[in-house]
Amino acid sequence: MKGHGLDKAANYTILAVDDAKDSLMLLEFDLAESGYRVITAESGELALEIIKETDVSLVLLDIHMPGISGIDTLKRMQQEQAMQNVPVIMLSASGEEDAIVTALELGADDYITKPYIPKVLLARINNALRYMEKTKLLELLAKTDSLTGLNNRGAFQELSNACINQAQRENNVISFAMLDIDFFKNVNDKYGHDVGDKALVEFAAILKKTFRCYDVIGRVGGEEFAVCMPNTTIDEAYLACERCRATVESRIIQVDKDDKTIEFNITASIGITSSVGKSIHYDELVKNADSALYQAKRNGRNQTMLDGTVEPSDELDTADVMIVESQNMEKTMVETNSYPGIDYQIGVNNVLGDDNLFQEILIMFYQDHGDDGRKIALAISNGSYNDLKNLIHTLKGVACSIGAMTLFEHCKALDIAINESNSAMYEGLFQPVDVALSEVIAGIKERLIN
Ligand SMILES: Nc1nc2c(ncn2[C@@H]2O[C@H](COP(=O)(O)OP(=O)(O)OP(=O)(O)O)[C@@H](O)[C@H]2O)c(=O)[nH]1
Repeated sequence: MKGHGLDKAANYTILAVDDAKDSLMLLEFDLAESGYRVITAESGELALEIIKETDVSLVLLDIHMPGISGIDTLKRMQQEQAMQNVPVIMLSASGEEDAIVTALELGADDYITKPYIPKVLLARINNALRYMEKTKLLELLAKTDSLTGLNNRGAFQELSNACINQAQRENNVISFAMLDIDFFKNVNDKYGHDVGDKALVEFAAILKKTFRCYDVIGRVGGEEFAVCMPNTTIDEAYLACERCRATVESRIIQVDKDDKTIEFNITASIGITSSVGKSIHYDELVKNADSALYQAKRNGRNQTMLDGTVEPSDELDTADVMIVESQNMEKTMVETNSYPGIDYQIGVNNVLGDDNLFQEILIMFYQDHGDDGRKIALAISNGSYNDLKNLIHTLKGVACSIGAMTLFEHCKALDIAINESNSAMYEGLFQPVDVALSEVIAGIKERLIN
């Protein structure tokens, strides 16, 4: 088996299905002699039970059997989650050409005519297993962030969605955290991108150690990570995140470069949200955790903040817990101080409730960013990647700090596309940014400038 990309034969379990006992014994003998673990079944019905209970690596399936035929067994196997990626090789007596074609069209991987030649049978089994290993590896690579080994953005969303659905079905609590390394650009600028990469790897390792094995961890952006924590209350999530943050802060990262050892440390800001027993979507959890994260950044970084829509229990030392004021809190101030596209409460909370200061900031926003729509459009049409990146990144940060959350979300989507160099998306993602920005600018103009 060596040199063929396959593990030891003993690591593979082959299920041989044939109603003829003598054929089955012969198969069992030939396969076991080559080192495979073998399970036999004398009917399709039995085979279908076995695959539900046992990890099978490959199935050898006779076409012509009384009871459920090989073809029907194949169809039913393909509906089983456990059979995804498990190759099925049909065993057929000569003269069953139509059945062979049907089986291949239905997704069987290969067929072998009986009486078979043992050497050929083994070669085809090895081929099918090798192909399966490659497929599994490719699937893993497609879901993994190559730098850190964590789930990439797509896989993280997929796994989180499964947790969210289960939490809803079982009426369980689920918590969700967004984590972002502080001033990471400085690390790259000061020590180089390769050193920055090492810091990302170290950060990912801390995440893997801090959170439980059934928490879902992902790298969802350049220096942005997320953790989905099933069956975890907001208190527990807060404590886990704080543990993680403290570990990050105290870890001295050492990197050997150009004959010397560079030593530095990083910090991270974290936003957490939670949901229990209600219908909630992945996007909503991300949005809530993200706005808590941006508040943590605004508040000075290197801290964990809770989203204002959740409440910690009395047992948690709330003196130490920073909570973003609820976005759902009393709206009286919003009514008297409403600015289109701006959640006044969020914005004013960012300046500790100082209305006058907040209005001054809105005027500055109007002056500094009123023309951003035109500048961004120009940067897109000119392909000025750096200008575009800077404009959107800054606008995203400022939008969050003044409570322009819709504008913030649209900027974030475009920011992600820019970081992924997904230029085909720029135009489409810019449109909602432009609309949201125009609304905010027009509102400020109407209330404070005219
Ligand atoms: N080394 C390295 N850097 C990356 C990677 N992905 C993104 N970055 C860098 O991460 C930095 C993110 O910087 P910003 O988004 O400006 O944020 P920041 O400097 O962390 O500041 P705050 O988030 O506001 O605290 C940029 O310099 C990116 O180039 C990566 O895979 N490797």
